[in-house]
Amino acid sequence: MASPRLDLDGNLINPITICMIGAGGFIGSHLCEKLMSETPHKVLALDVYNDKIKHLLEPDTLPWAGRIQFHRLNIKHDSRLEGLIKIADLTINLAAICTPADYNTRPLDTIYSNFIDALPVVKYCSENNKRLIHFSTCEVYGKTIGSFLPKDSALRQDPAYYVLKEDESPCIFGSIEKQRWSYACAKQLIERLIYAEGAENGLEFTIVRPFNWIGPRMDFIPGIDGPSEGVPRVLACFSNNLLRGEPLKLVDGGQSQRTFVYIKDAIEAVLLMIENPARANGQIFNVGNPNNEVTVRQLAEMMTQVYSKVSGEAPLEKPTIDVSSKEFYGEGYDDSDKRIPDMTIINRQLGWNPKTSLWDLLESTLTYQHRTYAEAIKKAIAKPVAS
Ligand SMILES: NC(=O)c1ccc[n+]([C@@H]2O[C@H](COP(=O)([O-])OP(=O)(O)OC[C@H]3O[C@@H](n4cnc5c(N)ncnc54)[C@H](O)[C@@H]3O)[C@@H](O)[C@H]2O)c1
Ligand SMILES: O=C(O)[C@H]1O[C@H](OP(=O)(O)OP(=O)(O)OC[C@H]2O[C@@H](n3ccc(=O)[nH]c3=O)[C@H](O)[C@@H]2O)[C@H](O)[C@@H](O)[C@@H]1O
Repeated sequence: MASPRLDLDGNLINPITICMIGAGGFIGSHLCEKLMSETPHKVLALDVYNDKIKHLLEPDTLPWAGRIQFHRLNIKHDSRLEGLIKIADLTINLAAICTPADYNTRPLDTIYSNFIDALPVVKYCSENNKRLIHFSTCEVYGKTIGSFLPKDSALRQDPAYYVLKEDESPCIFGSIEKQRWSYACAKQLIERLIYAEGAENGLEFTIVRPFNWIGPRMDFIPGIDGPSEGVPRVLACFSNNLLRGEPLKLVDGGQSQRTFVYIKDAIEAVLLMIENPARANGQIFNVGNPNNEVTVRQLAEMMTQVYSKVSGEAPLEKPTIDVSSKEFYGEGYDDSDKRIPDMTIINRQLGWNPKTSLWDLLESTLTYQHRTYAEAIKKAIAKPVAS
């Protein structure tokens, strides 16, 4: 018999039912996998799509058969939502438009998706005394204070000017015509609303701020399992370029900095939040890997090297090209300059730390990309264009 699951304080963990909204996406698919393979919890998986969790749903013979149930629904307009929240112990909301190419080109959809559509979820949780884990973003911090200092200022090297702290850092966005910030602003307002529901009505909540979680099943490869003209997040953009043997496009020179965390490390943190409510309720958590910082240019260089290793193909002589943000994303794009998560709160409350280096996470992710897409891309390239 498997040994009983204990929480961080040594208490027995009872099986619960989780209503997971957006379960069919990148993070949802990994969270469902983890919950099915390592815990006794039940999942009501809500999404418009289920392609990324099909492997968990189809065969009745799987050991977790009966513990995961898919409900195809759009939370914008589906009266089943409240009933599903009511029968669950915990709701996790992952549903969102969260690709930067949409923020300045579809700002209304972005604001509706990240704020308006999340409102009923918060309301139903609050009214029915249900716990909520809501997915926000590190983008709520916006730009660093340091980015406003003169380029040669020594203060730019001082962590006080760039490390992002949940309970101290301000949220610094660009002007309104920089529609890039429509996403961050909508996420910030829903965070404030959830926080206020906690303060005024006693809602038990946890807010997660992911810092560039990456890994297999992230987004789509344009023209293969997503629209040809679609622009996914950087991991899928660069994977697509590598698979097609094209140079990687560096937006505005690729000078922005990011910290990338492996999805499997990050999911460990979410599981700790699920199973340790007393330590997670009322908290906002940065979840990222401060040790994996690179500029986007360095990311492109590393991905080129790793891809060459896993595919056995020699890298291009000129592996990157520069492109302006206006050309790549259109009018209204702007960027976060640097994103280093402060880890004090998640360390103190949950004792969580990321483990996987950037090289290792890229190696396993690009091995997956190559195995999943290389043949399909070859076929697509070989197909004569219809005249
Ligand atoms: N991946 C990251 O590193 C990252 C970083 C910061 C924030 N986040 C946040 O985490 C959450 C999940 O991100 P992801 O990377 O898994 O994105 P994703 O796009 O892969 O997943 C989102 C899922 O939500 C579903 N969805 C959207 N609107 C819906 C609706 N109206 N009704 C039902 N389902 C709907 C989509 O179909 C999709 O499957 C989002 O809230 C995102 O803003 C992710
Ligand atoms: O992942 C996160 O933590 C958050 O940040 C992401 O935003 P961002 O990191 O800007 O999005 P990416 O598409 O991953 O781009 C990263 C950087 O690469 C650049 N980029 C992207 C694609 C490309 O082909 N070339 C390129 O240089 C972008 O301009 C940006 O500077 C998205 O907003 C969300 O998924 C999420 O909330």
